[in-house]
Amino acid sequence: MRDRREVLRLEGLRKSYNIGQPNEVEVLHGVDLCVDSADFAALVGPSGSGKSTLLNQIGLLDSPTDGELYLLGKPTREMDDEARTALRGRNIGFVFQFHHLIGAFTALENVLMPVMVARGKPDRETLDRARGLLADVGLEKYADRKPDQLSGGQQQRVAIARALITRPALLLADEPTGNLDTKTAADVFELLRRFNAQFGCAVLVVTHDPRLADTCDRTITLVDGRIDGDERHDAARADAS
Ligand SMILES: Nc1ncnc2c1ncn2[C@@H]1O[C@H](COP(=O)(O)OP(=O)(O)OP(=O)(O)O)[C@@H](O)[C@H]1O
Repeated sequence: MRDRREVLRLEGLRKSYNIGQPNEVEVLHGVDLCVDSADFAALVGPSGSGKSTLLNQIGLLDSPTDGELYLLGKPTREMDDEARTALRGRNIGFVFQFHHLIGAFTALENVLMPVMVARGKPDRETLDRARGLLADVGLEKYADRKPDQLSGGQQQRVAIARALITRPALLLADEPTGNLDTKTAADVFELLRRFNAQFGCAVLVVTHDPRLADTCDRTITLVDGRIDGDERHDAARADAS
């Protein structure tokens, strides 16, 4: 079995939104969760159950009202924006339903974006890594194409390569296949799985598609802002490896 190290731990995580004084609505009601580096997990639940809110917390895009979130063992709740942004940039990759590629940039430049934002001009090693990732997602011949010269599935593969350029410990994907046909969606999931195994990068993916959720090793179910189920179904695969 592969090594497992803790990537993420949530303890009693709560999130409320202020919807105009004095109304405060609590969306996450004390979530406890551990994710480790070998996890390839689906986050499922009915519409409005808090999946995106939870993903925003985990992605350090927003801060909790109460509780604690540890990323790679570091408590994050008291961090200021600068520290939070730096920790996020180094350790978390994002893939969204709509890929948010930059239209004026080529596929290769899009993949390089997170590094350029953090450190400016990429060095040779980073360039090689970006080309390698494009090859990994089957797009080595498309490095110089702009997003509008690529299909939806190809654009999403560029977005996955972009999310991995910083070698994140955690890859978060919010409905990454919501916009794709069944076959392309399955291919995207297969890619996520491959990177999970290849880089030891924990993957947490929100999906409404039960068939895709079934292909994950773990299914975390959120109902009304609480974890309602957390099942591992990777025993067969782990025994086989
Ligand atoms: N900024 C906000 N202010 C107030 N309420 C919010 C805010 N963001 C989300 N909510 C509420 O929090 C609840 C959970 O929303 P969230 O988007 O996290 O659910 P979800 O499970 O991702 O839903 P879906 O599957 O439909 O995308 C909803 O009732 C929503 O109205």
